[in-house]
Amino acid sequence: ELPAGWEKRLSRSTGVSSQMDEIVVGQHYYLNIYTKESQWDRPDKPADPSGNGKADGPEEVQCSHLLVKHSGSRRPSSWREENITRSKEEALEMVKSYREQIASGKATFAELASKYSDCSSARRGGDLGPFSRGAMQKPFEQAAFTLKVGELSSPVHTDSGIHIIQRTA
Ligand SMILES: N=C(N)NCCC[C@H](NC(=O)[C@@H]1CCC/C1=C/[C@H](COP(=O)(O)O)NC=O)C(N)=O
Repeated sequence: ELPAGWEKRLSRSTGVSSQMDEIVVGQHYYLNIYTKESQWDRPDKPADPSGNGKADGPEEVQCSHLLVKHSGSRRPSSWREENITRSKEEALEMVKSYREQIASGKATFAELASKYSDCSSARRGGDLGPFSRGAMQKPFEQAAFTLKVGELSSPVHTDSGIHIIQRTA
């Protein structure tokens, strides 16, 4: 008999959840029915209804980004440039240079994003406002929800192009 608040589940898919490393198909795991957090070990005490909440990181983050598009971008056009033809390699070099200028304090994130970002958020210094999981493309979301407040990401590739992300809240 399981302690109160737990359910025994059979893992059907592979993938990685934030509480468990690689999920192996056909393995039993235990689900906290209140917090939906999962674990491999059989629980020996009733499930904590509050849960630590930190298992999946924050519910919502706020980020600014500097996007450099390239010929392979899903929409190779922006307020800066009608028809963007630069190569992905060239875009990566530019993103690295911007990141270095920001990290070394030669320029602020907002200065460079407002001048060089191929996203309309350039007019707000790159600010995207607060967003929760499910709003942005997965690679961008994964990076954004892993950053600490104030931290600068390494170059992140999405279908939009190549981004530098700064978490602001
Ligand atoms: N919720 C907020 N604030 N806006 C909706 C964002 C929709 C979301 N957008 C993105 O994921 C790209 C990558 C990160 C930021 C972003 C901005 C894109 C980049 O430019 P594009 O490739 O579209 O031309 N411009 C606007 O959407 C998506 N699911 O497509």
